[in-house]
Amino acid sequence: MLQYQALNEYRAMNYARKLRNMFMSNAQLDCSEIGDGNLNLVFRITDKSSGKSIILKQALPYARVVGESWPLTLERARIESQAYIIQQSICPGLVPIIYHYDSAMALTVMEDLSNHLNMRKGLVPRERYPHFACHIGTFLARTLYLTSDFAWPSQVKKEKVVQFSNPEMCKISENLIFTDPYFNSETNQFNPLLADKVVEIWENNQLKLEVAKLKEGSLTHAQALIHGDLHTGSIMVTKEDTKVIDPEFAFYGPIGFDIGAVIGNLLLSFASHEGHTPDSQERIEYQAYLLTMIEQIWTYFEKEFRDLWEKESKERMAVIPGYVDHYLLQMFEDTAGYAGCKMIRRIIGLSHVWDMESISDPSLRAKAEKLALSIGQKLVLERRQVHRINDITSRVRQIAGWGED
Ligand SMILES: Nc1ncnc2c1ncn2[C@@H]1O[C@H](COP(=O)(O)OP(=O)(O)O)[C@@H](O)[C@H]1O
Ligand SMILES: CSC[C@H]1O[C@H](OP(=O)(O)O)[C@H](O)[C@@H]1O
Repeated sequence: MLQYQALNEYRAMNYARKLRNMFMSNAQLDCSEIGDGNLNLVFRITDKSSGKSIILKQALPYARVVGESWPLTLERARIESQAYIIQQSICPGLVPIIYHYDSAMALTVMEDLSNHLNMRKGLVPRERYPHFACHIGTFLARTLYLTSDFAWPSQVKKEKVVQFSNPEMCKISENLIFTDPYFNSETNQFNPLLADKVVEIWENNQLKLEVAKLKEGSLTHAQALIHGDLHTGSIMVTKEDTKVIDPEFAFYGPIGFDIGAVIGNLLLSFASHEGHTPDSQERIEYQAYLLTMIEQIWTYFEKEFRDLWEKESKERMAVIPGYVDHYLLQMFEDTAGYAGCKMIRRIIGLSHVWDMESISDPSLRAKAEKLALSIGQKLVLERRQVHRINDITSRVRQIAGWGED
């Protein structure tokens, strides 16, 4: 078996040439490294003669963005490829096709989605995605329901919990989402114009208590095989199509963690437009569009989840009247809480988002970031008072000064 070796463009091309059933022997291959994430290498290999292309994603034994001083398990490549395969079987068409996984090289070969755009990049110039709410609502409901105790026999589900035990990657999230932003931690990076707001958060024991409870949920509540990092940078889109990528943080965790990631990141986009286009009708229209999208996502999710519960449940107790409503309500509270945590971490902690970073004027950026912090805190603190998706969006409108309560 081949020993692990980090690829460069030349080696990636040679690797691709040797893959069975991928390229013809006379292929004219070209390769470029296109990764823009924090952790891994992503190579695009194209055959100039046929136009065929593939993606090779390889884990490095350290975090790409920091370097060798932050060693990181190669196991994440196994988790990613196995999570992709389950998602593919549950949601065909909503993830890239996986062609090959090489455990020694910590490498996955997959469908090239270069005709798609990373969604986070599309949200900055106010692009609209008419099918996104339906696609992601479906993805969430199907991946989360169909890997839960309701769909798999409990012994099978418990084996999956072991298969997707992902301690090193979970530890990153535990630190970066739920811990470091709430202390004066070395990893934090924030706009100096936010210093007063950040200190207020560090001193807010009520907020920190609620974040501690949400952290405990992510440590212990093994409801479903969650994506684990479902931000808008983990979604590739066209006007017609949606593909979810990058499930290397997958583990058995709370369902609301994934739904909260999607909603929290759309709300980060909402807040960012306060800084991109401070005084314009287009800005308000786009922000309103994002709130409608969030409402539609939950609506699609809930409908599909209830359908699956009714038609696919293997758990006998699922038929007990009131159980599905109870389950969805608890999941909804979690969703609000995790959305809030994900917003706060991207403003105070390590690893910021392009939505905000692309605002070049620091004071305009601070305005947008403060709005994100306010929304995030409200979602964490008031998650038990929100029962319907409009309870979230109306709070956002009110914080943004749109005159609702
Ligand atoms: N299947 C794919 N097709 C085309 N581009 C991809 C594909 N997978 C990843 N990419 C590109 O590489 C970038 C980083 O990929 P990602 O899986 O998020 O890496 P990381 O794990 O380092 O965050 C994505 O933002 C996207 O631009
Ligand atoms: C140094 S890890 C920080 C951050 O990076 C991951 O994101 P991505 O893989 O999409 O680049 C994840 O969100 C981690 O929390």
